[in-house]
Amino acid sequence: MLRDLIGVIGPGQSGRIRAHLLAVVCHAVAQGVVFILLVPLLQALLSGEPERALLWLVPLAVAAVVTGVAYFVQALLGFRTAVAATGALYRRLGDHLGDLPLGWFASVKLGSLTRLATAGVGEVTVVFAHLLGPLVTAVVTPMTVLIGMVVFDWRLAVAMLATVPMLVLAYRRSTRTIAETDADVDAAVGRSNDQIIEFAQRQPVLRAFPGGRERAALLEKTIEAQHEAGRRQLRRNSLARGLFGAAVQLAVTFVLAVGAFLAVAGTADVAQLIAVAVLVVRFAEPVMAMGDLGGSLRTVRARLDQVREILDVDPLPEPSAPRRPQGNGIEFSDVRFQYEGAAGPQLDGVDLELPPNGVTALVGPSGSGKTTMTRLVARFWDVDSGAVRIGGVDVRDLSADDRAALVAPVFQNVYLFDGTIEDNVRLGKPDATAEELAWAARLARMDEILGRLPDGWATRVGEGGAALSGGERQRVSLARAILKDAPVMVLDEATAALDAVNEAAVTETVRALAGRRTVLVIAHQLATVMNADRIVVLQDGRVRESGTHAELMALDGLYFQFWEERDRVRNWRLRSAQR
Ligand SMILES: Nc1ncnc2c1ncn2[C@@H]1O[C@H](COP(=O)(O)OP(=O)(O)OP(=O)(O)O)[C@@H](O)[C@H]1O
Repeated sequence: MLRDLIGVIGPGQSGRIRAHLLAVVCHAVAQGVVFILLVPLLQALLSGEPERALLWLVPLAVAAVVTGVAYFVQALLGFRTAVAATGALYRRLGDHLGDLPLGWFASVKLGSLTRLATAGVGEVTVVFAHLLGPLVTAVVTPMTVLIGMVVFDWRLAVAMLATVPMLVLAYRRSTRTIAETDADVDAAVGRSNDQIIEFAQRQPVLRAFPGGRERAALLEKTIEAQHEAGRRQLRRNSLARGLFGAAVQLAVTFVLAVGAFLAVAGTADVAQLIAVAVLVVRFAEPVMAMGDLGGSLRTVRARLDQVREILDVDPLPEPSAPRRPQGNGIEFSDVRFQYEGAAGPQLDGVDLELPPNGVTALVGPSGSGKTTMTRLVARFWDVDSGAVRIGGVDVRDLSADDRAALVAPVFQNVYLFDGTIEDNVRLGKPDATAEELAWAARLARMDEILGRLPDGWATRVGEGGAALSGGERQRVSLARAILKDAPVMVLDEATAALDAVNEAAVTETVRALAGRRTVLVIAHQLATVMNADRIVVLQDGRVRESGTHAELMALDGLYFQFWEERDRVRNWRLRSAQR
């Protein structure tokens, strides 16, 4: 387990951990020696030989001082190791999460990840502060006592040894029960966390629909199930610890009975027997502690496995010799891609070439793979076959920094960080000047928002941008992307929440920006689509048509139908409004 711990925390801490382990073992052996030295001391006292007792007092005092010093050193090293290991594990987990494919985060349960990345790390590294010392003591001290016992009375040592299998069995049984119930509680807490987060975040939906009550009842049920798991844990763990305690008492009774038998039979000295009885009781103390520790240790093991599960997720492989992009054209070359667990491919041989600069609009029915295409440009996932290239270079051959610098995305679900509007826009370019900020704000039609809000740039947006309207959030995220000034812009329904006037203005902005940027835009607004330099029609994960608006209309195909349908709906809306 220690090897696994070092494996998870990283080799940087292995020296510190080994030093701690050495101090712990020294303390446990020294404590065992103190217990052993009690035997000749008590024996001398009980036999009325105070001078001999005094003689034994000296080594006993030395051993006691060594035990005390070793205890202090191991405790100090334990806390230091725990603090260093916690920091190292947080860093390792953080770095790893930063390298994972963006798509991985879509499938992970937020509550469970939060619990693991916060409390979970502490539950692993607590080993050094509170568990390793008592655990090693619980094994090494009784072993030292056992070896010492051979010197005083080998028959009692054999009796002690005979109890070991029973103790091991009882220990295994009890820790298995504790681990099972702890795992149940852990799973129940994870489920509650996930549902509480969902319940808090989705209140508007839950309150608006009758099914919301069912979700609330489900949450209540989950919390009740967590309480029940907690109650079961209390009952079963107490029973398991009781069972192990009884086994230890049985072992002590057995050894004392053997000693009493030997004394009655006249083959053991009574004074020695009393001294040995004290030793046996002390032998039992650390063993008893093992019952409690075993359960905690299994919990650590479970948490360790969960941390390792995350660390085992492969980050997207980074190229050993990254290549620099030559320009900002985008190319999809026979791209096939399927989400994990999906029944069929979402992109099924997409071939598409977008020359540098200009606006390309992706259109197609819902679920045809438009968003998936934009995400592959940002390398959320790697393609199953084929390649996505920017500036002639496969996105897999670009360094992470180059890739990040190349693409400015605005995705459907805009997320703003809890901070001010300025903090959020500055993410696009942290060292932007006031003029650059004002430029981006003007192009994203954000200046109107800033003029309206009393705190302007310093307005706090709330968690996820909850204090702003959908259209305001979209314009802040657009300004962020514009400020980044990247050669490729990917806009996935980035103007869907804007009113007609702002939408038209932003469409104009996008057109202007496309003079020296390649813009890939998914939009349902006719004006945006119509004015694009080229339009690509996607259906069932394949490119069906591509060309300008005029060319595609002349084709009388899918795009024509799409247009007709839109026109019909628009006219219908206009007529409804006139009535
Ligand atoms: N993370 C995911 N895991 C599994 N399947 C997914 C995932 N994301 C999308 N899909 C599926 O992939 C298909 C393509 O989705 P995509 O979002 O690319 O479509 P779209 O054309 O952008 O649709 P829309 O216009 O409705 O946004 C859909 O059938 C969708 O259900």
